[in-house]
Amino acid sequence: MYIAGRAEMQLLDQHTMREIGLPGVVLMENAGAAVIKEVMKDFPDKKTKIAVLAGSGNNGGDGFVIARRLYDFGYDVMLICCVEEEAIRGDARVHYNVYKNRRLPTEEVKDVQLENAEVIIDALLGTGLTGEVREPFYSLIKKINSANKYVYAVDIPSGVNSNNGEVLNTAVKADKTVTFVLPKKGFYLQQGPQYVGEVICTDISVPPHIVEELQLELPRLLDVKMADAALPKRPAHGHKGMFGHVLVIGGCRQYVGAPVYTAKAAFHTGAGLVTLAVPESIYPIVAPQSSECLFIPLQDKDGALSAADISQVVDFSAFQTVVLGPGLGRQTDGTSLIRHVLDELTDQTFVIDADGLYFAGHLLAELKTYKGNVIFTPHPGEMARLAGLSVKEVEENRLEVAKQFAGAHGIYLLLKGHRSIITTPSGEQWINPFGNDALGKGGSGDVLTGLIASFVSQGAEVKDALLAACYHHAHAAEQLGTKWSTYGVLPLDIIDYVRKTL
Ligand SMILES: NC(=O)C1=CN([C@@H]2O[C@H](COP(=O)(O)OP(=O)(O)OC[C@H]3O[C@@H](n4cnc5c(N)ncnc54)[C@H](OP(=O)(O)O)[C@@H]3O)[C@@H](O)[C@H]2O)[C@@H](O)CC1
Ligand SMILES: [K+]
Repeated sequence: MYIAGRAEMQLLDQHTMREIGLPGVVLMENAGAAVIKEVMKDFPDKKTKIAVLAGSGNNGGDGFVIARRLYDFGYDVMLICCVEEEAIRGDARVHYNVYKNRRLPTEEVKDVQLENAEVIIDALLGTGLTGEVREPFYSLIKKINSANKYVYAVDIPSGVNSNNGEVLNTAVKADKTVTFVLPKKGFYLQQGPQYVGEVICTDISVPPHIVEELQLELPRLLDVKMADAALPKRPAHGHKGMFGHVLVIGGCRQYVGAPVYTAKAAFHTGAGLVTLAVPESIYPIVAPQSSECLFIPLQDKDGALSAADISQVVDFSAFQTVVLGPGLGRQTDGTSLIRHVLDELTDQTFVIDADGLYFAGHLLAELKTYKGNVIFTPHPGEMARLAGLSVKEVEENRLEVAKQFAGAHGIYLLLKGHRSIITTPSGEQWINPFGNDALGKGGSGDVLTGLIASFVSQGAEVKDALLAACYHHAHAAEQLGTKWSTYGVLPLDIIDYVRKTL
């Protein structure tokens, strides 16, 4: 499913109204009906007291439809029209008039008593929000949030910017957001995820094919179906040679676990063979932890990899995927190391992670001309360094920064963080809506890199490997977080869950 911002939503709505001829008031009626369908499913008892707060724009228009329809179904409704009558215009005014013509009651803003309601419906501000939330909405949002009731947001929680998830001064904290046509980008960016609650995307008769017709280049939301389709298939007659050989280069005296997590994640999710190339001084520690792997102990300077002998000791033609970076540390001459590896590679997929990314920034031109696929997996700090931006600038423009960087340097980019973003060199993007704080722990990223390498080695296209890896990694965290708690899930638990549920 695509996700859209304000301008794209306007294009879709306008196209439906002007080119197809379906009036805006019909779309609004459908939008209201979609919300009440959800409310009636969740609260079938007609005695439920429901407060609907409506603003002056089309989001408020949806609110008038919702209040009227809920009355007709017999609910105990309180409509609070939060603006002067004269401020309500266009399609919203039509539905306001319909409501008034039915002689249905409204309450004054100054009399708002949300304590009496069991359910609150927020139809104050939608995709038309600009700038900081102004009065009277600011105070109303504070009241909604402190009322401690079940809250539905209509289309988007009021106060959340639909383009980038920014919350400038306040926003409604929704339990459920019933959104129209497409989920909004802001649900998955910046503060947005903290406000939207469960997202239900509904049809209001805007035909979905308009996205293609208007050639809108929208990011997509990663879903289970996509992840299933992306997982490499395994022929029953397959042997280890068919499932690829992953090489993991990394580790140092300080980080002995990271390369092990990557290697185990790759091997335990289907790679035919995994080789670990680590500094020889940590080899005796690493080997017993990962006896399922093959090993190449590499020359070592003070516990960190030395670049000098890698071309002599490693036969790179044996590998389908080369991962460089987990646990590498910064004591090594990483730039020379990457250069030596690049000299040896022909068209293998090259995954650069963790401190590998610290050094890769010096070699972007060389990496761009490399024949095989290159994958970068930065967290926001690493992305900021690579792109020459601050972390704040990256976080405020995650989609744009990722697209620009991946396109400019011809790489596949997985920008990690809460709601990670996958970007191809040609600019296709997916947001992963799954995952939780169980992944906020050292080693999680190393596991994810191992999954990516595993799926590439088993024959998946790079973008599919990224989709499948991100989904399974995040899904495991959600499932284990529910089964145990998000406090105690370890990287090895994630590997174990994924390996049993692929
Ligand atoms: N036909 C369609 O297109 C359909 C659209 N649909 C619905 O319409 C929604 C988009 O509607 P929209 O474009 O009218 O904007 P909306 O979100 O109601 O806000 C505009 C109002 O808010 C005000 N305002 C703005 N910023 C503010 C602030 N910071 N603080 C305070 N006030 C602020 C602004 O005031 P102004 O700036 O003009 O003074 C204006 O009055 C969309 O989310 C969906 O729910 C559905 O019905 C399906 C069909
Ligand atoms: K809203």
